[in-house]
Amino acid sequence: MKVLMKAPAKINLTLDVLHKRPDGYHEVEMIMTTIDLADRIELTWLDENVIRVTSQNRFVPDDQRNLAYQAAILLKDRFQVQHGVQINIEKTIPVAAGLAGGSSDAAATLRGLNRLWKLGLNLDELAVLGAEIGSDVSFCVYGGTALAKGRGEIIMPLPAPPNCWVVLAKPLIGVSTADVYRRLNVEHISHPDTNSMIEAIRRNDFDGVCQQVGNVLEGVTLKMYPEVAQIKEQMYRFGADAVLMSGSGPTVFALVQHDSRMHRLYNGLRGFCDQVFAVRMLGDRHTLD
Ligand SMILES: C[C@@](CO)(OP(=O)(O)O)[C@H](O)COP(=O)(O)OP(=O)(O)OC[C@H]1O[C@@H](n2ccc(N)nc2=O)[C@H](O)[C@@H]1O
Ligand SMILES: Nc1ncnc2c1ncn2[C@@H]1O[C@H](COP(=O)(O)OP(=O)(O)O)[C@@H](O)[C@H]1O
Repeated sequence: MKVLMKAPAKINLTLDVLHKRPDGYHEVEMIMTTIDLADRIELTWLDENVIRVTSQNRFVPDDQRNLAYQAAILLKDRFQVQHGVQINIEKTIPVAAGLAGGSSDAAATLRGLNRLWKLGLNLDELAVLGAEIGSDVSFCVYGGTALAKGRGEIIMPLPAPPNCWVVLAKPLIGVSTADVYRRLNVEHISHPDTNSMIEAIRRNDFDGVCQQVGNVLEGVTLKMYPEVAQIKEQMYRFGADAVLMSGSGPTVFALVQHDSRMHRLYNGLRGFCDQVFAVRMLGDRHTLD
């Protein structure tokens, strides 16, 4: 028996940090949306009581460090599942890029094993379990567009953002999320206006969305990797309507409405950037699976 799942990447349209918490995490407010750039997860039933992970991508761990493995072992232990699974990850989302690839693989594994192992859990229950794996996993369980609070695990659904292209460019570096949060000075933050972004999304106002994008982690990563700032400049030069780093980076995305501009950006960036994609947002949460 096999289950095939799509594990889409996310971008952060806003990312605000309110304060550092006693548990070491940061209290965040962020608006996230899934995009049509996805890994494929194939889950194959094994009678043997074992979890196996395979992937052709050399940056993806094939043991208990893999977030998809962690999702499987969590369900197996919690619900005393006596059989196993082979998890194959066909990786498209760049690794350690600020696009939540690993978190989305874990979320797709939770949703897929719920079916394969017939556990009968609903999405809310899977999202609560997901938070035990990582801060972004709960959002990825639902997909779509949402405001995330707490350390990222409190999810409030939002409607689809205005239709546009998302052009993504990732330089040839990987960024440690923990490192970026550690270097953030919470006393000196210029906060994005999360409520205005929510209003713009609700009005389906593309210009409003473009005006309100903001990410407080951007300054930290830009200081560590000046090439990220160069990509931002190039994107503006090629006619982007808005440009922002996603998550802790280093991926930068541009929002653009017109097809011709999208082609200009895509072709222009491919010349000097490791990985470039032009995709659509997936919209609201009803688009998953
Ligand atoms: C920055 C964001 C924005 O969406 O995404 P990415 O850049 O990773 O995609 C997230 O907050 C990342 O979420 P995720 O990657 O799941 O984080 P976790 O595995 O839970 O935590 C990794 C480390 O980041 C720090 N961390 C994470 C979340 C948070 N709210 N505060 C933190 O300080 C902690 O040091 C933690 O040990
Ligand atoms: N399924 C997975 N896919 C990618 N990376 C994974 C996965 N499982 C664990 N990892 C580890 O998680 C780290 C962060 O990866 P990823 O989720 O791609 O980035 P980000 O947190 O920036 O969105 C990587 O360094 C990688 O070693």
